[in-house]
Amino acid sequence: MAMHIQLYDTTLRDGSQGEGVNFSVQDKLLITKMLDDLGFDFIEGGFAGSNEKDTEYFSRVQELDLKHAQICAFGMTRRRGVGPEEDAGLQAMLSTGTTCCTVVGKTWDLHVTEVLRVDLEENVAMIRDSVGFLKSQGRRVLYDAEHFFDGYKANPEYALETVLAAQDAGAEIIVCCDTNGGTLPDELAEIVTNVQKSVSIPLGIHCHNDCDVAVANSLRAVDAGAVQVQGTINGIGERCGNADLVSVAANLAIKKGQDVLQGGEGVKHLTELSRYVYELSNMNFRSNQPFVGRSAFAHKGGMHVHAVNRLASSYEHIDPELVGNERRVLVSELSGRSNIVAKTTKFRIDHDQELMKKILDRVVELENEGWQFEASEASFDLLVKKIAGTYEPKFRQIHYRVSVETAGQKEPLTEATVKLQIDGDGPIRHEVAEGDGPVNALDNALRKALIPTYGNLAGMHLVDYKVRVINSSEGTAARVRVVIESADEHDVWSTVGVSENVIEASWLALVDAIEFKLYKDEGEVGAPLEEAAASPE
Ligand SMILES: CC(=O)SCCNC(=O)CCNC(=O)[C@H](O)C(C)(C)COP(=O)(O)OP(=O)(O)OC[C@H]1O[C@@H](n2cnc3c(N)ncnc32)[C@H](O)[C@@H]1OP(=O)(O)O
Ligand SMILES: CC(=O)C(=O)O
Repeated sequence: MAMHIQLYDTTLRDGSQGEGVNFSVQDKLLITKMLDDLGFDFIEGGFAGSNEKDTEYFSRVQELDLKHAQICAFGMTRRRGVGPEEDAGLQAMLSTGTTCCTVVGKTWDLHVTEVLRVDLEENVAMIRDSVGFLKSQGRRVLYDAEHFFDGYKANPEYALETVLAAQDAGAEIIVCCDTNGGTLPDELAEIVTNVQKSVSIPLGIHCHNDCDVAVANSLRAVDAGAVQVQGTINGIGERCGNADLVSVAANLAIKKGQDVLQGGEGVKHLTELSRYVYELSNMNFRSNQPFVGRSAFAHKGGMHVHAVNRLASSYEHIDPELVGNERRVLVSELSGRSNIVAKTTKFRIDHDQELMKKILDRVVELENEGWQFEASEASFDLLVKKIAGTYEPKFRQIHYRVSVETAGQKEPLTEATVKLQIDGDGPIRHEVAEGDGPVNALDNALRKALIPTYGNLAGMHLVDYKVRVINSSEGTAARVRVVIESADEHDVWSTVGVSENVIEASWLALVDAIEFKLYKDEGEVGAPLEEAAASPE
């Protein structure tokens, strides 16, 4: 029968010790809610008494109607020479009002004598007193044995003495922490197996990722008998981070058939959870993150796409939907016809070999000139329309001009003029607009000229602008590639432009962005071949 493995999330405490991570109270509450919805067993909300934000969190989290998770207040053993009743840290843990308290204590004799600078007996007393005191106040106590593996390697008798003190004082679990993240899987599994022989309460595991094996270590500890895994979403945390609970949960549920996150129900939402936490922690998504990254099931090589089209499992270790992710096929110079077929299934076009080859040849040719379609799918869609003959320009450029003037102003003044003809033979519009920079000015002028005809462009805006110098084929001058991300209330799309001139590259990407929006709103992206006017690229 599947064994229930408890997932203990410390994103809000250990995760927030990661460089650059700074959650607001509201962020913490939102993450708590989502973790609870997915079925996490424990959520460590913060370090009790450390700062006002954590104090406010512990007060406001009580207002949440949590269905599943226990909130834990984290803190350390009492200070040396102070009774537990007088210890500010233990009092702060009590005043959070949480049912569960997680106490961290020292295991490694080196830390006791050199960092805390107390004698070995006093440290054991600090552990016993702290756990016992919280227990006597009616709290469930989880004990985090800091530096457990380093301590055990240095002095196994003393390490065991410390955790047995916690056990005897009433802790419900001993969590073995690889605090410095320096232990490798075989050694870690062996130690967990040995320690179990001496401890009568369950063991948990808390790994850091300094050797890039925190997830592997957590899985090995479970194999060796640990019943709780502590970690953070996306592995955020101090130094190289903690075990990524996203991968831990997916591996335990899908690969090892263990019962996590409400019988695996929560596992289907791991991608959503991962991106939500990235968003709130203001960090960039890790595209190649296992299971949930945007590239985790992205196929680029032509031979792979050919195989995946026949049998998805030929190049996928699991069905991406099991973790709420999706399969993606990328188009690039490494594509074969299979990539193009897969990418154009949404188009109501004839997928004959000749057309597929024509599209592929053009992609390879353009990528050789510095274009890149794998991250600019809207430009690829327009390219397909052009080659399939279903494209009719929404406007025609007569000319554009951009000027930047500095004389007499604090900030340079940027102005763009565009002259366009709407549709094939529609009115001519000549407009001028200012902007924060050349691209913004061009965008403003384009909108001014186009919105009288295409009112829906008012609902579109630019989200991101990236430019990079590229190495195109030998012998040509340096080129720049501009990728523009645009959005409206429903979608986000990316377009690309390449030129020796950054303004022209931006113009090309802007024009694609606008045309894609217009085609999209008309439901025309991918119009059938037979309905299209023949207008070759
Ligand atoms: C492995 C981990 O992740 S443990 C968690 C680490 N996280 C944090 O430290 C974040 C939150 N920390 C804080 O807000 C502050 O450090 C506080 C409030 C806990 C303590 O602040 P301060 O009192 O100013 O002490 P400071 O941080 O400089 O030093 C830590 C003190 O705790 C003592 N200490 C460290 N670990 C323990 C322990 N397990 N039990 C008892 N005392 C401990 C140290 O000896 C030191 O006291 P000393 O200066 O008297 O020797
Ligand atoms: C408790 C903890 O965060 C650690 O030892 O790494």
